[in-house]
Amino acid sequence: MDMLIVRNLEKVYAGSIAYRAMSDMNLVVGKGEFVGIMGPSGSGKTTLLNVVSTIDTPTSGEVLINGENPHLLSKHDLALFRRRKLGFVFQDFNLLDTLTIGENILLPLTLDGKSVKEMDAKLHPVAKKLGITEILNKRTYEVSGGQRQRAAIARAIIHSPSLLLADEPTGNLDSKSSRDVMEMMEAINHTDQTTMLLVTHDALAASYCHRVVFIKDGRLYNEFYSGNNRQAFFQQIIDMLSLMGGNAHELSTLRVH
Ligand SMILES: Nc1ncnc2c1ncn2[C@@H]1O[C@H](COP(=O)(O)OP(=O)(O)OP(=O)(O)O)[C@@H](O)[C@H]1O
Repeated sequence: MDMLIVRNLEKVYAGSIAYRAMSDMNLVVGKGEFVGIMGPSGSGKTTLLNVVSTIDTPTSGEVLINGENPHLLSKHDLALFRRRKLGFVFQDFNLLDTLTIGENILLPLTLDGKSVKEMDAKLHPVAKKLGITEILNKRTYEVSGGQRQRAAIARAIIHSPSLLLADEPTGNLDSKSSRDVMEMMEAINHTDQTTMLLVTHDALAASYCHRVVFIKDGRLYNEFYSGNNRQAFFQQIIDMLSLMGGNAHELSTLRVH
């Protein structure tokens, strides 16, 4: 079954000079698939993620998530769709400092008016899965970056979303924490069959995906499927990135395996 279908997507940013950031984009992601999106800076990765996640609207083309086009929903229904069907993980964690880690994780359920009993029943298994049971009562500034990102992932999956969208989740982490976070995402994908879309510059992070799609100048450029050797997949990704060209900023984020 297809969880995400992107069909002939085009995005033109209006302005004094209109800019076509994405054209003729087609992508199908199966249920339970874990797909990475890579490409040079400015190639349109965030544009694609923002249109899929309904943060932005397409100029033309359509997005279907579990058979439904969220861009056709009313404002109210779209807010519910985002809250119930999508999970978001960002580079800078986006946790609220005034809440504890546990309260942050429960936020989607709190907003959805779930009972305390139901929330408690969900919090502990998800915290255990991410190895953060001990820090549930701490504040965000009392825990490490890796723990913050694991809390953000817990928050993104607590309502069992149809699609988990992650934008540079390892961008602010050291290599050990990045590895931990990616191993957890891989485990969640495997055990819960959560469909995941990951935008990243980090070849190590991308090597945890089943498939990596490369985009350039707002168009699909190539894609690779992972075999059963992550080291070889990592090398294949590095080779493709150097073939596509990048700047010093991107190369500095390539991690040594
Ligand atoms: N709101 C906007 N208005 C005008 N142009 C934009 C806007 N957002 C992005 N762009 C342009 O669209 C292109 C694609 O941007 P996008 O952020 O999708 O790239 P990216 O691949 O995510 O880049 P990076 O890896 O640097 O984050 C860039 O040339 C960018 O300058």
